[in-house]
Formats: sequence, C-alpha cells, structure tokens
Amino acid sequence: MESASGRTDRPPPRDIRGFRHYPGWLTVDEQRALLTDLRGVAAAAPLFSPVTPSGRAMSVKMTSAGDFGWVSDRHGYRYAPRHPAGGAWPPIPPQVLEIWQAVAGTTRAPECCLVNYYPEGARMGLHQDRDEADFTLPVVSISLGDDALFRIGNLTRGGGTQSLWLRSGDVLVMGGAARLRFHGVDRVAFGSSHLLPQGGRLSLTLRVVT
Ligand SMILES: O=C(O)CCC(=O)C(=O)O
Ligand SMILES: [Fe+2]
Repeated sequence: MESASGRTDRPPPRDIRGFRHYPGWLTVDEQRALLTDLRGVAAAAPLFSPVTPSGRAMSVKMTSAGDFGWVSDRHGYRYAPRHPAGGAWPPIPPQVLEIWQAVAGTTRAPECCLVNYYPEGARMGLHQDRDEADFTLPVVSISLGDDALFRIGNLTRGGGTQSLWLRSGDVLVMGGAARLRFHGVDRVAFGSSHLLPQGGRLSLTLRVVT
C-alpha cells in the first residue's frame, strides 16, 4: 500500500521482545525535512534540561510538541499543557503525525511528541513509560542523528535484557504486551551520523496522554 508521502518501499518490522523495529523507515530527505520541522519546534519551545524529582539534572535535553509536553522537576514527572517557561507547546509536525498513523494501529491521535536531544555522553536509564492514562495505546519513537544503543528489559525491574542499535530514520513501536517493558539508552555513538551539524541524537516519542 502506498503511504501518504508516496514511498512504497517502507521496510517491514523486526520483532524484539514485542517491540516493533522498523530500520530505515525514513529516507535521508525525509530525515532532513523532519529536522527542519524540529528546528521550528525548538524555536517555539526551547530545549531545557529536566531535573529529576530527586534533584539530579538529566543528561538529555527535552522539549515537546502537541497538547501536552512531558516535564520533570522537584515536584515529579508529569504531562503539562505548557512549557516550563510558560508558553504553549507548538503543534506536532504533520510529517510526524503521518508516521504515527502508519505504524501505531489506532485512530487516536498522539497528544504529545516528546523531543529528546542527546549531546555527547548523554544517556537515559532503564525506565517504563507510565505517565499516560491508557497503556493499550503504544509509544512510537523516531530516531535522528547519531546511533544509539537501546536496551530492552522486562515488565518488572531486573532480569535479562536485549540491546539493539537505533539509527537515524528508524522507527520503534513500543506497544501491545510489551508496552510497559523497561527500556533505555545506554550510549550514543557520537559523530556516527552527519545529519545533525552539531552531532548528537534526537529521538521523538509520540504518546496518547489522556
Ligand atoms: O531516546 C529514545 O530512543 C528513548 C526515549 C524514551 O524512552 C523516552 O523518552 O521515554
Ligand atoms: Fe521511554
């Protein structure tokens, strides 16, 4: 079937512990177009360094698009209708919505597109995404820029894990019975991609929040 953007050769997914990995979903031209859209998002809603409830600064910088953005501070983790600086979040770019529609398997639209920027040395510890109201709906991630070593664990903390490299243009669907699996980013191979002039990695994660 032809996708909305006209490309007919989208790759089939690979199953890893119930997560669906689509290597090379986006062409390089599509990645560049997406990056242009994200510059617009970051201009309207600047990247910030979230602080965990325990007071530690996260190594990842974040912002969001959509009706809600994900924020973290001394008061905890939550979805918020406004950027910490007070403004509304910009709309989710149409190209991002198209990707969701192609892979998410739901008629609901995402309400949050969390944008994570991983500068050199940044990582994200193993965690579950459980601030959303309905775990029957997936979280979809899109990777841009440097390669990331992504680790998938279990439905509870501990136990064996499995890792894969997420590369620029890859899409990952975290849904179904795997929706609450622990996952994280152990490291980013800084300089492995030339997509971002300053290096580093961007991940977009799309979520239905309410
Ligand atoms: O950067 C990634 O690929 C994963 C991000 C993630 O797990 C999250 O934002 O909850
Ligand atoms: Fe996550």
